[in-house]
Amino acid sequence: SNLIYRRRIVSPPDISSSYDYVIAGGGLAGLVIASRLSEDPAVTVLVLEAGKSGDEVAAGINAPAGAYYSSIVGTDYDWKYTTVPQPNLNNRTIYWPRGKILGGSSAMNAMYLVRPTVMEVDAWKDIISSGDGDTAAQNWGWDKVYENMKKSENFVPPNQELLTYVNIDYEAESYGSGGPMQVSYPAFMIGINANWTSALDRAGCAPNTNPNNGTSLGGYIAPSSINPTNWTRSYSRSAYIDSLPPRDNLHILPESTVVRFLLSNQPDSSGKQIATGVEFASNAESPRMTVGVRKEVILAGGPLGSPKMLQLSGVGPKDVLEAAKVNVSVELPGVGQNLQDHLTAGVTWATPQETAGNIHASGSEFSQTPEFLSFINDAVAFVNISTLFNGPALEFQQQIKDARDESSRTLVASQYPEVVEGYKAIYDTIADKFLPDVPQLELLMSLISPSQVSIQAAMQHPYSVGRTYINSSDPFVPVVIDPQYYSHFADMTIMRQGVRFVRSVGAAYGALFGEEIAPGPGVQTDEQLEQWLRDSAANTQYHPTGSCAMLPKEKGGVVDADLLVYGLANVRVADSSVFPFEFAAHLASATYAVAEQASTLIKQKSYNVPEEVVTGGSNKGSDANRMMALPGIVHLLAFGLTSAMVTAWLV
Ligand SMILES: Cc1cc2nc3c(=O)[nH]c(=O)nc-3n(C[C@H](O)[C@H](O)[C@H](O)COP(=O)(O)OP(=O)(O)OC[C@H]3O[C@@H](n4cnc5c(N)ncnc54)[C@H](O)[C@@H]3O)c2cc1C
Repeated sequence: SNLIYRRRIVSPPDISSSYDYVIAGGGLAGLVIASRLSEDPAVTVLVLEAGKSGDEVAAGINAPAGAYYSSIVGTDYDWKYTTVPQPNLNNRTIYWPRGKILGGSSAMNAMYLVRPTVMEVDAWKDIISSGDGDTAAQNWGWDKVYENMKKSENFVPPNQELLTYVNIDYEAESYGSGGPMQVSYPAFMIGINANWTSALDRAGCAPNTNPNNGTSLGGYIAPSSINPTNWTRSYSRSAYIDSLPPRDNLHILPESTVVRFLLSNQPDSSGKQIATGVEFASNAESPRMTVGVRKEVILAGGPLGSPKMLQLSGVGPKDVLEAAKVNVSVELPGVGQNLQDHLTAGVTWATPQETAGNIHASGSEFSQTPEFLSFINDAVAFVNISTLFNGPALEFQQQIKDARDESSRTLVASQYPEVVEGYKAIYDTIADKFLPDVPQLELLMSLISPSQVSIQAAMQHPYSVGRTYINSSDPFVPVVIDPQYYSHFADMTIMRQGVRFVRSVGAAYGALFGEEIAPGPGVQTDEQLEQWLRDSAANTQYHPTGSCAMLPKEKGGVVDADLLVYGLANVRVADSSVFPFEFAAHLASATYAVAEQASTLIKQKSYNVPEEVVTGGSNKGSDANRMMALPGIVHLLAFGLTSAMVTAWLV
């Protein structure tokens, strides 16, 4: 049987008038933090999530093929964002799916579980560190981030059958054990996967036999966030919330969009503003409600949601706030700036081999089994610059360095001096440290279409940086997203070389691959490849970050090394928006680490809002302080799964 037995506890109809912690956004990071903070029964935690709970589609999300054949991309559980037209993509707008559901984008992602490298994470520590004695910065160096990534995991090695079919290299010590998120491999792979590392090797990219330990260079079969006891997606909700018995001190409220946090009239003794409550609403028409905050507000709305909530609260770049008619409470130019993303494009071949797409399309009995449906495109490779350029590319590196000052003047959309300084600091990091030594490109093979195989080339360290901002004070108006793709020449050059390398991997596959379908043999010169990328091929790899960057304030930072927003006493951002720069990795693993570390920091030391200023906490009698009693329409849910979830699945 593949039944999941779910025990749902419905809590009292009204939420409390105030909580110790209010978490804005119940996505990947938000639910991790909710779970960790509520381990202490003495603290109260409220999660406000804009999306629906997802119970209605839990079967789809949890279906083994949730990554592809029953994805929630494009459904009501997707924010369905689009960028503004991108001039360097022939004015195309790019679709940005994001999870609008408990679990956030971890409920819709492709489940690859890959880590950044030691050098990248240590550079993160270095860019926020004020010097040797800066202990807060140490939490963002490799050792600590690695520890936190592992803390979130329970690794289960691939089964023997799979191992003999496909060559999978791994070292179990490079993963965590006993953590909430299940990390493993699907039950089923395709023969073409078995030739992946050898084809790459022939093309000049050696296998990586111990991936995810801080050295991602090379080809390998990546693990996934999959639960091998039942072949379901392991995401922040199933891992961190459903696995718990219900907790009285944890309230999770779906269909509740955070509008803004409320600030006290008086700053505290250190001159910082204090968040005293959070305003939210079910939808654009419904009344606004407020809830008091006794300790802290934790923003976990992701790289679009968190800067939006800050800006709507009056914390952000002055020009943006004024244009949107939001009163400026704290001028913080970096909020929403520094937006970076990975761009990707795929070469497609016909193949005489059976792909997962053929099996799925056949409708056969096997195609319906959890084992088949657990198939995930796990073949990846991380490639460095010398593989892409047949040498160290010193000339290319020099061109990039020479373009730094001009790029900082012409490519940074918002010319606040701090934001420009941050751009330069990141630019130097990726041009000097990352270009020679850190992978520049990710390859991903896809086998989900019938009789076709495609390999993506995804650029990992963009010099093109954009921004996201509100253009209305209405929280239900979508944010503006402008990643400024390909505004810097280096991004295009790296992708163009990446496509060429992908072709050499295709050639190394030999007869297993048939003729090239896209872009097709007619597209060969630099100009032809670039036009193809611009006009149709380049697309997001779904890894936006940087919009609430952890950087020094004078470099356009939004949060400090404790994840506290500059100028605010008790508001943190803890999600994938805080990475100062992109990693050569998908972002989920590192985001779990941010959320785990945030939880530790908050448990160690958090702010106490003076009783008299908590919204609704004291009876001052004013309307602003009156807590709205919530009508019965709101679901207040705590989730729990019995151990039957595990035992009901027999594989
Ligand atoms: C299609 C897709 C495929 C991906 N594939 C992979 C992959 O294979 N491997 C990998 O590692 N990473 C992948 N990623 C990236 C990864 O899933 C995200 O980086 C990660 O989920 C980010 O976590 P987060 O907590 O920052 O944001 P999210 O998980 O997106 O959570 C943010 C939450 O906040 C909520 N929210 C936003 N605004 C508000 C508001 N005002 N009020 C209340 N709630 C709000 C949202 O609804 C959402 O639930 C993928 C992403 C996408 C979209």
